[in-house]
Order: sequence, then structure tokens, then C-alpha cells
Amino acid sequence: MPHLLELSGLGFAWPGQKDELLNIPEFHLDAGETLFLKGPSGSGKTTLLGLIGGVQRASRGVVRLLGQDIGKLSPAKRDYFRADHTGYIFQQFNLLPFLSVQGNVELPCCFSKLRESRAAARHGSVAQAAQQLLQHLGLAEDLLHRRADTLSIGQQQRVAAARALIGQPELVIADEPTSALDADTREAFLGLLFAECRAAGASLLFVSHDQSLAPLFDRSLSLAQINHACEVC
Ligand SMILES: Nc1ncnc2c1ncn2[C@@H]1O[C@H](COP(=O)(O)OP(=O)(O)OP(=O)(O)O)[C@@H](O)[C@H]1O
Repeated sequence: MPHLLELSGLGFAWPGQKDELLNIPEFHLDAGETLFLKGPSGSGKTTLLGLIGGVQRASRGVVRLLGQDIGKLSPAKRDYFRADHTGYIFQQFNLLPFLSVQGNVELPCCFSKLRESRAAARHGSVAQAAQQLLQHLGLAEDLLHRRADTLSIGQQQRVAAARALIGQPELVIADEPTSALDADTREAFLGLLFAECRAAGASLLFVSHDQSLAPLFDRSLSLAQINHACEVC
């Protein structure tokens, strides 16, 4: 069976850099798999996630998601493709502060008709999808209509996870979303995140420098194992 995500012969340097930051001959992620990717600060984890999401373009090589070579898409088509098939949980969560909790979670469905229709088909409506995800992720119902900027870090994290999961994107990408939490909260959150990814059939690519989380995942890799250019790994 083809992999959900495949990188081959990938190279990337930021403008002005003479050496490549990333030189990844091969990397893959299977459907439904949870993968922990570790690497020290500055090793290129966030850059790699940007390439997988099509936010940055590789200098060479191929990023294939769901069989689609994303480098072959026009910038507009790439944005739609990303919105349809990828959910992101950012390190700082990146919630829109002026929107309610529910409004933040529903947001991907404004950019993706596919996710809107999947959310409605599975839960009855986009609003119900948002509410059920938040409930499963342990966010109290009375917070639904609160502005996102009035939440604690742990609450914001749950909202960010629900936003990534709504409408069942095939790939959920998480960039150090647990770094601000204590160990117990971190593991509890990961348990909920795994359960929701499993329920949605999503693969999870989780990057972090916190090695203690690695055993919780199906597979664990260090960036140095796949990136032949890594100088700080
Ligand atoms: N927009 C940019 N322009 C130029 N260089 C950049 C840019 N973003 C990142 N870099 C450089 O690329 C390298 C890797 O950065 P990146 O953020 O991908 O690392 P990281 O492994 O995610 O780090 P951390 O764990 O600290 O978040 C760093 O040397 C950084 O300075």
C-alpha cells in the first residue's frame, strides 16, 4: 500500500544559506500511524513541517501526500490541498484571540469544503462537531463561548487540537504542543490526542525535543536519522 506521506530526495536551504539545512533521501508515514520525530532546537523540525504542509517549497526532491506531489500544485491549489488534508497544532497554538473557543475550532471548515462536509456528515453539523471534539478533549462546556485569549495554556492546547482534528484531515501535524505543560498533563493530553486521531483515522506526526514522550508513539525517529545534512543533531 502506498504511504500516506512520502519524502524523497528532499533538499532545502533558507535564502542566503549556502549549505542545505535539510537533506532527506527518504522518509515516510503510513495511514493511521503515530510518529514521534525528535531533534534539538534549531535542527530544522519546524522547517520540515512547513515543507510537508507546502508552506515552504523544497529546493529539490518530492513531498507526496495522499499520492499527490505537492510541489506540482499551484500556490492556490497547494493552500486548498493543505486545508483539506492537514490539521496543525502549533507550538504557540496560534488561536485567534478575538474569536470564541467554538469559532476557533470551526475555522478550518471555513477554508475547506471537504472538512466542512465531513464534519457535518459525522456529527450532524460543524457546530456539533466542534462541541463533541472539545468534549472528548476534556474542555468544559461552559468555555465554548469564551474568547480564546481568556483560556489557560492547557485549555488553549485542547482547542488547538480540536481545531486540527475537525473534519477528519488525514494528517495531523503537531509542533511541540506540549512544551508548556507539566509531565502528567502532557501524557494525559497525548492520550486524548491519540484517541481522537484513531477515531478519525488520522496519522499523527509529532515533533519535539522531549525524548520522554517517544515510547508513547507507534514509531520514533530522530531527525539525524533521516536528515543527512544535520549539523546540530
Ligand atoms: N524564515 C526563516 N528564514 C531564515 N532562516 C530560518 C527561518 N526559519 C528558521 N530558520 C533557520 O532554520 C534553522 C532551523 O529552524 P527550525 O525552526 O526549523 O528549527 P527547530 O528544530 O524547529 O527548532 P526549535 O526546536 O527551537 O523550534 C535555524 O537555524 C533557523 O534560524
